[in-house]
Amino acid sequence: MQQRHTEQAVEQEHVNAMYARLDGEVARVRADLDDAVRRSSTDPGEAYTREVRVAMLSRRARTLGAAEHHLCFGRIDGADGRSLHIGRTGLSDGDDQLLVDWRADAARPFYAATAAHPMGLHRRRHLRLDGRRVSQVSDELLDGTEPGQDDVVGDGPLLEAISARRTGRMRDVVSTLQAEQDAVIRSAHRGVTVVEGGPGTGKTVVALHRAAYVLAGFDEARADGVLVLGPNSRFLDYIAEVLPSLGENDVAMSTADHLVADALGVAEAPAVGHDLRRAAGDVRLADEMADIVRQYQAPAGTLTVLVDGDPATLDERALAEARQTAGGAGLPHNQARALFKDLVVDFVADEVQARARVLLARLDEDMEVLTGGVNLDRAAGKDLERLGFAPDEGGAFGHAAAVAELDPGALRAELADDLALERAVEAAWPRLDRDDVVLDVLEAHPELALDGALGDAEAWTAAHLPLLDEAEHLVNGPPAKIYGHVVVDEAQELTPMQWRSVLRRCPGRSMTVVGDLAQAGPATGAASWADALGSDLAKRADVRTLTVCYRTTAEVLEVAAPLLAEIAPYQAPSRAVRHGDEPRRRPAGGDLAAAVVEEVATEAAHGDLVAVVAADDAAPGLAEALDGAARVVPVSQVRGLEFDAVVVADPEGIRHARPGGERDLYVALTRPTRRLVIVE
Ligand SMILES: Nc1ncnc2c1ncn2[C@@H]1O[C@H](COP(=O)(O)OP(=O)(O)OP(=O)(O)O)[C@@H](O)[C@H]1O
Repeated sequence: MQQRHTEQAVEQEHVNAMYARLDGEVARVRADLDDAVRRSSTDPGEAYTREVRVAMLSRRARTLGAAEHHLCFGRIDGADGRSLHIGRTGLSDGDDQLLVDWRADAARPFYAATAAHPMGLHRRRHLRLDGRRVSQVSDELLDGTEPGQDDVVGDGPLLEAISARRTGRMRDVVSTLQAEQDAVIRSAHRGVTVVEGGPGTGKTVVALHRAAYVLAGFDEARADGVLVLGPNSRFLDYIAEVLPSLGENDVAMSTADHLVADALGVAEAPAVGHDLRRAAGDVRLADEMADIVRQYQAPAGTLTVLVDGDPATLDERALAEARQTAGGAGLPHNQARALFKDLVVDFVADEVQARARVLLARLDEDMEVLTGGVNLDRAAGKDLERLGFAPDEGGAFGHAAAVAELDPGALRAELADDLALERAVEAAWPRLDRDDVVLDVLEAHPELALDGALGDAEAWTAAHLPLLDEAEHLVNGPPAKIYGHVVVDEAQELTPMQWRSVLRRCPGRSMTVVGDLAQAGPATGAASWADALGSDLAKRADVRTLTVCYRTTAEVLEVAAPLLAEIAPYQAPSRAVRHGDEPRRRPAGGDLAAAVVEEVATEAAHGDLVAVVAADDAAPGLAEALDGAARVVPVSQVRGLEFDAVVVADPEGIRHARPGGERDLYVALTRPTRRLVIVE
């Protein structure tokens, strides 16, 4: 005990020095920020520099603000006697490194060292702070040495963290990240990293800490920003505090639906059933849509423009050539149309000039006949030269000079504004609206239309968003807002068409994709990452598997194991690090609601965060019966969430409510951190 207190006092001194430095840093950054904000300039260069400086200082101020809470959480002591403190931000005092940012390379052994691979460490120490006070110190010795006088052997900060009561909001776990998680978080891989693993293995934890790591370490992520995608708003609420607590406030968070709806300005796209989602998520639609758009691009035939009453016609070959040039330039439809129109204008202008040449030659001949063989050009050569016309190679002015008077630039400009020409171009290569393209798709696929959706852009549903996005890309080009790194959580939930929307916004393909195919809902049914991401990307992806379950107890995992064997026989069950109460099963006895109310009352008496998980259509009735005594989560919304105690209402009902119901049930059973009750 005495030893513990001495160590605590030693650490308190270190921590005091860190906070003093932090306070100093906060004051300095604030002053610099005030100063930068005050310094306005009319010079655009200076104004830009100021803006960059303000953004940089604001970011630093936020990082420092977030670091206040639990500033330092660890220390590593090397076998060589040197030690480093690890925390939420780096702090130094002159040459003295008071604190190392958890993301720095030097901090890696804190997470990765094990007794088998101590990475040169003698000791790993965890510190717990209560405000600015060191309230606990616990040590692990890694080099096999016997605990010495200065060692306080740890009492398992990880176990403590994962056994703690849940609040309904996820917290960062930067102080207890485990080696297999840390390896993914700090991976230098710049392409797609896929992280798979069973329920509760920390995929979300890894995804969010990776976002923070990438922001600090990857230039492209800092420049273009990081986007985190989750399956629904409930989930985004649940994880909302993690990145800010790591000092990262600038990460965009969205769902795949909102991402597209916001980008396209589609106000409210109502949710729909999985059937429509799945049908509209079929990747073959992408090719069909490209074909639909191509059919609007100068189909075979000829194109005639009336110029001053005379037709100028692009014959089949000329039209095919224009179509190929415009369509082959890799431009979106509406931009390619502009190129197509330029080509038509060129063609017609050449035609007009050729006609003028013929006309003038004929005029010359007529004049020679009329003037008895006198060539007027030659006769008036001196005058013409004085007027600025140059003679041609033969010394004559002839029609070249006259045709030159038809200024080609002006002629083209005139043709470009010509209504008849515009009409002919519009008929051959009409300007397209993304809605038009989707309406064409729906015409070919009546199963994709909702009642009243056809012809009514107001009636687009969430399922149609990826189609609208695809159409927008085909007709107007790539999205304006892209990201340097995209993190996709519950990635098994995205349909192939949704993946296309996501990839479009991450042209650098720097992504962290986390999910569990065994938990896939009925809208996607992806059986492999190649199904989801496309085989090219999946082939190049760095796939990691997390194996340890930090959420549920071994007893709960055991209840879910037969379902896992049924759904994903190829997947090894995760290993739980904790034991707990045996899950309870009880019959509903004819009144499901009454039985659930009773079980919730029993569970709530433990002071736990309790949730009831039920089939979607049973949830509202149960919520009414419970009258606020516990939250009721429809099973389609429960992916990624967790609660201390979970009452699963009517597992058979969940199993049969929708296709793939056994996966829903598997998700429901793996939500509790402590206790599971099944009301059958
Ligand atoms: N290293 C860790 N230290 C402390 N807690 C952890 C750690 N790893 C995971 N946890 C906790 O375990 C729980 C499950 O983690 P998480 O939600 O990331 O799992 P998941 O794999 O995403 O689960 P699911 O597949 O169900 O979405 C969370 O409460 C998380 O905080």
